[in-house]
Amino acid sequence: MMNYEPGGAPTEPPSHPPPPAIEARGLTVVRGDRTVLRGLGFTVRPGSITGLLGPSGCGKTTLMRAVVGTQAKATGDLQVLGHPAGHPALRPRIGYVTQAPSVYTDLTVRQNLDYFAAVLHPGRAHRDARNDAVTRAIGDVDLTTRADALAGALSGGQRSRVSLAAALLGTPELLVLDEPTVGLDPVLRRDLWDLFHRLAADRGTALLISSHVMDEAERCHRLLLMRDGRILADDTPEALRRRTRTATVEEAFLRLVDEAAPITEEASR
Ligand SMILES: Nc1ncnc2c1ncn2[C@@H]1O[C@H](COP(=O)(O)OP(=O)(O)OP(=O)(O)O)[C@@H](O)[C@H]1O
Repeated sequence: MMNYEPGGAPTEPPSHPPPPAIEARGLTVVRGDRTVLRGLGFTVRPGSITGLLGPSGCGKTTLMRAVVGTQAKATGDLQVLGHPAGHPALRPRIGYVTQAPSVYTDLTVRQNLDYFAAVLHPGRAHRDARNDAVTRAIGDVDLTTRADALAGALSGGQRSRVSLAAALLGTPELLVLDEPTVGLDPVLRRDLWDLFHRLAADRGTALLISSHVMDEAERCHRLLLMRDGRILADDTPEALRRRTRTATVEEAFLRLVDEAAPITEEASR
């Protein structure tokens, strides 16, 4: 079958369309004596922003850890950029930013990023490319004027942005961000969401972003609403609001929670 551009010449579909950024089928994770993720199935497309929302403890971080390959006791099928999650080939292709910023407080912003860039692309031959990547990443997160400040002298929100810049260094195809906007003021939150949209649109990056902030959900292309280790809904914000006849994603989420059968402590083991 051929694709037709409106008013243009027919174009052949690419012979090898890119695989989904993430494809989960029956993903189950046990932590301690608890089943924390319960047979999840979902797909994340390249160039899209997927919001992962749900109450504290519902399994968002566990799901992200499974995607980046750091979660033990994950069963089912979890493919990432065409490889099983955790495959060594995925390391340079995924950026992961945890809730706790991982930066060296006794180095400047630029020194931190120089260090991470050297780990990613060691050797003198890559020095110019490394410098360019560091300068670009610092600009991406709007820290150019603080590039020579010690990371220990930055605010919490600025330190989180250094972590994000480190994740952007390798131009990852998949960015997994655990609550990246916590502690940021509204202007910075808006600027970061603009950056996320630019990364998706211009670089084709897939982003999986967890958040507690429901108004951020409206900025995502798709939403995974989670509760008690299950996916309550996997849809666009607009479709969710329409389906639940609500005005906001927050109301849609509360309606879906009310409709869902409660999971007893006994059944959760
Ligand atoms: N190291 C651990 N050992 C056993 N259980 C754990 C461990 N870490 C987390 N859990 C449990 O796994 C469940 C999911 O935790 P997870 O951190 O994935 O939730 P979350 O949705 O990311 O929460 P938050 O929004 O508060 O970060 C919780 O019930 C938690 O108690």
